[in-house]
Amino acid sequence: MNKRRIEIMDTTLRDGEQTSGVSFSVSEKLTLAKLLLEELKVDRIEIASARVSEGELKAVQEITSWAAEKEYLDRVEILTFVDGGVSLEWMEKAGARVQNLLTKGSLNHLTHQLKKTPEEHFGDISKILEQSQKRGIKTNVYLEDWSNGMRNSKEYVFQYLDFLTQQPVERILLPDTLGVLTHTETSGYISEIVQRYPDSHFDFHGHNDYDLGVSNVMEAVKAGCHGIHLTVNGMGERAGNAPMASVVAVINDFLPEVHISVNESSLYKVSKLVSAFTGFGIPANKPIVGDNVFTQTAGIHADGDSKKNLYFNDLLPERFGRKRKYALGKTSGKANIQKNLQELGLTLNDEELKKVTQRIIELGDKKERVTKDDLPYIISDVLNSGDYHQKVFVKSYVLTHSKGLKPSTTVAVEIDGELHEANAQGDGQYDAFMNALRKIYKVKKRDFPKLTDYAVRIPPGSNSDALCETVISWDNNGTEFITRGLDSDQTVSAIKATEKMLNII
Ligand SMILES: CC(C)C(=O)C(=O)O
Repeated sequence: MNKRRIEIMDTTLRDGEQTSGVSFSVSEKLTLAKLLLEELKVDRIEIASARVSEGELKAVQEITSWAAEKEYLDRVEILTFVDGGVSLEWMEKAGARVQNLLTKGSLNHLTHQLKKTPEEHFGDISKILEQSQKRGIKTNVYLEDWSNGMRNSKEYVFQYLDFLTQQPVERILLPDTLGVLTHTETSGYISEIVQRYPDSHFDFHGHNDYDLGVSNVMEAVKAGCHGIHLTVNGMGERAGNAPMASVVAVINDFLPEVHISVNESSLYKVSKLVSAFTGFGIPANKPIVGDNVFTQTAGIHADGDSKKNLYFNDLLPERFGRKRKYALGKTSGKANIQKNLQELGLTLNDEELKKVTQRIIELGDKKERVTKDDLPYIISDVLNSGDYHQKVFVKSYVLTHSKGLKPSTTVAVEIDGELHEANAQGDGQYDAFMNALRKIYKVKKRDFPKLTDYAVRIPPGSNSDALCETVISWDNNGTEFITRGLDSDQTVSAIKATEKMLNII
């Protein structure tokens, strides 16, 4: 089949940065620009608004000088304004070559915000387009509030499009600025426009205020638009933009006539990195990239998966560089436990499995979270069988914290029966503890995993307000795992989680 190609424009670095409380540093913007274009393989990126700040100028300069070397400059876009050419000067200073010019797509915005007539607005735009051409800057044009324009001032929108489609413009960008469209409206408006102007290129830019971002993008694509705007993790103003990962999966699975260049297997990695840079957490149930979305919790699902993959759908985790997991908790049952035991290479007889299941149910009732890596401890505790031999013990430690001096630690650790001691300083008590451990592992020439995430919480409703849970994510030469520690002291709970890690590697 000859597939229709749709351009993907990622605007995480511009509209995504308009998420309240989010700001990327220069080096974060450069890292993400490289990842988006070269690894995720989106077609274009919108990286900044003109005139925002000195920091923004620096970020754009770094990205454009890298993009120039790679011959990607035509794929790097800047939001500019109808401001008599000030944005254009900024763009030139920043080394950028493609502007996305923000103009008015509804009579309401034009009349009440710019207080201009359509003719005056078109006149201002013509002047900008003329200047852009002289400076060698390519132009795409946004029709801000276009969706409300189509609802309430269609005549204006078509008057504007009649003018714009005759101008030196590469693409016309149609935003549902306030995220108000339904999928039927999106479909109707886009098909009307692409039929009326068959020689022009139209992008759809969807927002998610009614949680319809993904379905509206899908309808826009079906109706014939040529490009779509997305952000990683659906970041953006208010409820955000249409999220990259979900839209890519929807297009690949439900629109076989469409081709996009995005590399599915990088979606999760990029999502994690954006979350780390922004501190904007990914909801655990967010499709494709959320922590829980490939985890089966109900025992009946794990049982069905073992029989004939009965609970699989086309969203196989491996497509996105992820793995299916089987949760352990009060609803998980024996089948889930068996799946986790298999992964750990452990076997239990029926009686043992029953006892371990019972303990996991009890822990679930107390709202305690149990992970695969907790299983050996639970087994050893419940069965007291000696099957599980703890090989590393944190025997003793001194943690100091004093005003004006760096925190320091002395640690004694027993590894395979041998006692090792080290001391170290750090930025905090736990950091000092980890530095001391690293010294021991270096002397022993043993691998020491990288800590990739550290989260502390008070387990809710556990009747243990004094308890603190630390959940640490580790990466051991590409193998990722999580350990937990529970204690009334936060540092001690982290040390307990770390001792578990030492027994897993
Ligand atoms: C700034 C504009 C282009 C925008 O993001 C929107 O209208 O949604």
